[in-house]
Amino acid sequence: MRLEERRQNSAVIVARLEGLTKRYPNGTLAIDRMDLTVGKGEFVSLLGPSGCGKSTALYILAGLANATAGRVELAGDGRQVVGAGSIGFVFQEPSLMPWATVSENVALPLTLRGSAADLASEVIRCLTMVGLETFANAYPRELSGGMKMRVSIARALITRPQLLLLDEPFGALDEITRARLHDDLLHIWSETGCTIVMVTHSTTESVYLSNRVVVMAARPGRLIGSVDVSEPYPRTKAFRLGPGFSDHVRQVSALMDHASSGELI
Ligand SMILES: Nc1ncnc2c1ncn2[C@@H]1O[C@H](COP(=O)(O)OP(=O)(O)OP(=O)(O)O)[C@@H](O)[C@H]1O
Repeated sequence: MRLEERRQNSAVIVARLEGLTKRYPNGTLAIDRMDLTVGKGEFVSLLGPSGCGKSTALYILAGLANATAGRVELAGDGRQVVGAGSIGFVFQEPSLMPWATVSENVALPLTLRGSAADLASEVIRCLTMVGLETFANAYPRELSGGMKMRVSIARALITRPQLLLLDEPFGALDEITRARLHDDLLHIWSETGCTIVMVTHSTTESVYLSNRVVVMAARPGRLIGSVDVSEPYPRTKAFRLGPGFSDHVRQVSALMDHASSGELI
C-alpha cells in the first residue's frame, strides 16, 4: 500500500480502547483508564517499563483477556467482540509445535477453523513473505531463533489479518537478526496493508518501525504520552543513522524517563 493511501486510511479506525481498565483477581491494577485509537494502516508501538500493562492491553485488544471496565471497539463498527480471523497475534516466544513441520505450524489457525481450501498455497504465500519457503518441510528443531520467529509471524499472517498484534517479538534475538526482521516486518506491513500494534521494550526499535510510539507508565499501568514519528517510509539504514532518527529517539527517551521516574529497578 502506498504511503498516501495509508495517510488517507488512517482516518478509518481499526481499534479503539476507551477507559480500558484491568484489575487482576489478586488486586493488581494492571491498566487504569487507558484510551487509544488506532487508524487503519498505522504501525503503533506500545512502549514502557516492565509491568506497565503493555501485554495486558495487547491481550485485551486480541480478545485473549477481558477488561474489568471500559470499551474495546474493533474495525470502528461499534462491535465489542473481537472478529476472529481479522486479528493475527505473534507471541513473545515462537510457541511452535515441535512435532509438526514448518508448514503444519503455519497452517494451524486455518486447520483449527476447518477451512482447508487453498491451504497449501496460503501456507506457501505466508512462508514466502517471511523468506522461509524452502523450509516448509523442516521441523522447528532445525531452525535458528530468528527463523522460528519468522514461522510464528507467518502463522499469524495465514488468516490475512487486518490487525497484526505482536508482543515483544524480537526481544530474544541478536542485533543482526533483529535488524533483518525489522526490515522484513516493514516489508510485510507495506505489502499486506495491515495495521500493526507491537509491544516492545526498545526505544530505538519503536522509532525505527512505527509511525507512532505510545508510552505507558506502571503502577498503575497508564498511558503517559505519544510521539508521532513523522519520517517517511521505506525506512532504511540511512534513516537509522540520520538526525530524524536520533531526534525521535530523544523524544521517546524523555517520555520513558518520565515513565520510569520513581520506579525501583
Ligand atoms: N495473571 C496475572 N495475575 C495477576 N497480575 C498480573 C497477571 N498478569 C500480569 N499481572 C500484573 O499486571 C501488571 C502488568 O503486567 P503486563 O505483563 O501487562 O505488563 P508489561 O508491561 O507487558 O510487562 P513486561 O514488559 O515485563 O512484559 C504487572 O504488575 C503484572 O505483574
